[in-house]
Amino acid sequence: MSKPPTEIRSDSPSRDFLWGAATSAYQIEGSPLADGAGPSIWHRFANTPGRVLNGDTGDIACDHYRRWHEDVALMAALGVNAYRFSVAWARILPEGTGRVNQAGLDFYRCLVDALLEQGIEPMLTLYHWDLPEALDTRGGWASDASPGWFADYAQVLYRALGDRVRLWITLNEPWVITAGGYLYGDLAPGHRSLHETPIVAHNLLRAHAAALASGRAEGIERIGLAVNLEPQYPASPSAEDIGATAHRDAFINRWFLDPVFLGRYPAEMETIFGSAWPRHSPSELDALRAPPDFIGVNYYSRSVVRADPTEQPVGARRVRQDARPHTAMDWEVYPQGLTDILLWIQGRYGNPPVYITENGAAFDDPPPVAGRLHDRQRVAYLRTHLRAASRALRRGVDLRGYFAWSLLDNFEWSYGYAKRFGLVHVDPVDRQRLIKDSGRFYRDAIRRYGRGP
Ligand SMILES: CO[C@H](O)c1c[n+]2c([nH]1)[C@H](O)[C@@H](O)[C@H](O)[C@H]2CO
Repeated sequence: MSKPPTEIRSDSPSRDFLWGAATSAYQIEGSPLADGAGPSIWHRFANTPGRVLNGDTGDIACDHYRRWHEDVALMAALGVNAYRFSVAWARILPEGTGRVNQAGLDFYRCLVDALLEQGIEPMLTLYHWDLPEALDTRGGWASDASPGWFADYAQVLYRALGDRVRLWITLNEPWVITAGGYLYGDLAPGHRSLHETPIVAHNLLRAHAAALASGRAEGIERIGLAVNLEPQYPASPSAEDIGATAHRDAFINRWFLDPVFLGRYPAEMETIFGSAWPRHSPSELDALRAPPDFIGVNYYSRSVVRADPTEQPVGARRVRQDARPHTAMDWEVYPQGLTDILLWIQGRYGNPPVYITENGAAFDDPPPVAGRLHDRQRVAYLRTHLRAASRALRRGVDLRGYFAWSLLDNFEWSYGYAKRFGLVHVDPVDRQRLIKDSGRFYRDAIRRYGRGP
């Protein structure tokens, strides 16, 4: 068995460092229309021919909706003390607003109670990309009404689970929601509109602020925002590459964090979007200032950036680092980027509390043999990234926890089931679970370094 991460600081910041695993509703639950649930945009998108590799859908996924008690037992076996999951909005409000589906609330309440019985802290993500289809029909995130829809939905959950759930996240990766769903079109709802994109981003920021205010009114004290962060490094010291790197850094890393923490958009956004960038009044910008109680950092890789006018709208492209290892997603394995991005947050936003809410890798795992699955590359990825997190901790980053992505091999959006990130293997036929070597490594790391990596 591989060695766990490096030695732990003697003065780890807190006994309640969270060692978790993360998932999302549409990727693992299956049964998307069970017990009164309404369809989501991902139910429609995945069942639209040509949208998802191999025609895969989340109709069954990991069958977690029916096997959730088994998965809680798996988490206990792994020794995690936290679990990040998302709620399917359309299970709670089948039409997106109005009528509450009690069976949907009951499902998540049973899950949360089972987690708490095992001493596992639930971290609930309100929105992980699966907007109710009924709201997309009314304009979706491009609608000016969308922040109100989201705040009302959040309030239903705060009131139903606020006495049990202490850690909340409003949105998972507003950048991916915006760029994937409205600019590049590879994610639901599959739009490709330069003009719609900044409007959606602005509404997501308004929605985050509205859900934060709604949570405060309900006495919820720890509400975060999860963002995908990808440190950008210039391919050369040329002015063109340095400028292109700054633009890509604004586009990916600062577009959403600057408004919530600083009450302003990065200056580069107007250059990137040109005439498609809306005019925002000072009061509209100030209304976006809604600093979360913690930042959820989803880190996977970095980018080395070269100027490229043909790559619009940013005018920059990622340069593949052929000499370095890459995952099955063709993402460079670069642990130092995690340290760098955590230190960047510390310096730019005043050292806010941070959880690494996603970190992991897809590899073409070998098949299980004799009840074992030797995913050596994933073990190495976890070990080097836990060390990278430890380096940030030792430099004073207020890191409160680490959530591996993902608990289970699951539905990887437009890649379907072709890309596997799990600590636990899920058989594609009978969905039997098998803890991989990476799950065993993670369990050993938690046992040995429970107070922090
Ligand atoms: C560019 O990577 C993003 O940060 C990112 C990677 N991932 C994510 N966001 C999503 O939050 C998950 O639902 C994905 O399953 C996961 C793996 O692809």
